[in-house]
Amino acid sequence: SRSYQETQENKCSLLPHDHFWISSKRIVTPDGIISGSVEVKGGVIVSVVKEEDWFKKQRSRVKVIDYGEAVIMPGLVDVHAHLDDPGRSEWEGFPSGTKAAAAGGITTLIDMPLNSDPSTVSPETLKLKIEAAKDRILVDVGFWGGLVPDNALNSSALTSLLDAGVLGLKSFMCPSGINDFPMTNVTHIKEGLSVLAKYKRPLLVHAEVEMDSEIEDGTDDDPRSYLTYLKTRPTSWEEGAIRNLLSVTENTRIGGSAEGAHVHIVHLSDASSSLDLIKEAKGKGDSVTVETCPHYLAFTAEEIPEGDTRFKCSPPIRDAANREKLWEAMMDGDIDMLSSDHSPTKPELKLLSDGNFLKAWGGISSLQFVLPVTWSYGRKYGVTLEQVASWWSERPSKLAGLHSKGAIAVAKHADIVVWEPEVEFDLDEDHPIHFKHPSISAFLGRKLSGKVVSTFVRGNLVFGEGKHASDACGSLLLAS
Ligand SMILES: NC(=O)N[C@H]1NC(=O)NC1=O
Ligand SMILES: [Zn+2]
Ligand SMILES: [Zn+2]
Repeated sequence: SRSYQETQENKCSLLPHDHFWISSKRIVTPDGIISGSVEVKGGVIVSVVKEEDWFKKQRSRVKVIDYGEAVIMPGLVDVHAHLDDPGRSEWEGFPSGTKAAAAGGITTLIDMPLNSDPSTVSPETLKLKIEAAKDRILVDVGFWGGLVPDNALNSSALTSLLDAGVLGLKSFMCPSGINDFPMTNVTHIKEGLSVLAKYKRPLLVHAEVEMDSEIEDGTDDDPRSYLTYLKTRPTSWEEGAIRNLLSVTENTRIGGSAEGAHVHIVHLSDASSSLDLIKEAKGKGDSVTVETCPHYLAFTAEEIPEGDTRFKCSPPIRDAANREKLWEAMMDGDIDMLSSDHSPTKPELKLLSDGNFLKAWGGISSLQFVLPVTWSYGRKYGVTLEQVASWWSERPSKLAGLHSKGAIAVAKHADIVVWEPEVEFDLDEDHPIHFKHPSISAFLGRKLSGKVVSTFVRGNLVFGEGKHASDACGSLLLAS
């Protein structure tokens, strides 16, 4: 009966309340950091009140959780993660991936269309994604579809994929490493943009292009040396791809033939010429944004140990001077946002005992650590909490068209991370890691600052005090 149901535990949440307040001295809102309280009801933020305006009578009526000095911030929106499900769930999978996300303060994750099997390139393959994710996700999950040669020049194929609910498209300008996800050229991209314009959805691009004329293929060099790998993917690969890509983005300007479409360059590593080209295009009014990832902000080529393929990714991690320039670009606002590019595999394919950088799987495992990594490595540059919220929540939600997310503000989903920036921890064997293969993460062994206390997804406390909610009640985010 009704009263019985009301007293039943909500297994989607560690908290048995639908209506409650959370308080702290540091709430990151679009209008600055306030001391006060956030009221959550029915999964939505219904009020945000400064301490001085918060009357006692409100306080006594409902459940209040006082987080003290801990920071209340919008949950992170990771627009770039590979959960490899269905088909390669031994690499990651929706259950472990979203558990790691929740433990890391990520409340929304947009899954990449490749590394699962099959790739998400049609309504049928999107349906397989939806079935694999349903009832198995702890946080909200949306999907990018793939722009590949097969569908790029076939507008009804693209239209049906977009109609099926992908939040936008992703393409590669170089081989992706996945057979059923071939690369696109600028003609494909131009066609894709003209279709995306009607939907006002973005195209995300892996911008590297193979330049076989000048590079060494590394075969004469030691494959266990990181510098050998670095030489195989020089900055000219990024610069060349970005130059080609930006030759078709003028159509995205206001009044252009692809107005409404948007190009987002994923995981920028080269902070020199490639970034200059992006700044120039933005200056001309092209609808373009760019992300980089925590691993490019945390690591340098110089420090990567011989044979340590945990650090292999593409584009590669470059030298310390480049990392410095990436941070400057973050602080100046020239790089718009961050994403994880969590791209795990099964440990065998990292070839850790061989240490062959040329043959190992390229991809970094970081999903659970992106918030403390951003904070820990950014402190010396003076990163603020507001910047972290902008890079990880506000701008990524906007990119993905998720207008109910990305801020602690009235009417937004109650997607919230509560964390303690000052609390340090060692990412050692004793630290609980929830993604599937902790051993391949290059972040292991680091000391980090910034501990996630609680994560709320639409008002459900999905992670708190080291525990996860027992049921996986995240929502699928399909565009309509
Ligand atoms: N296929 C795939 O995930 N590739 C990713 N890995 C990586 O390091 N960069 C990528 O684009
Ligand atoms: Zn990529
Ligand atoms: Zn990726």
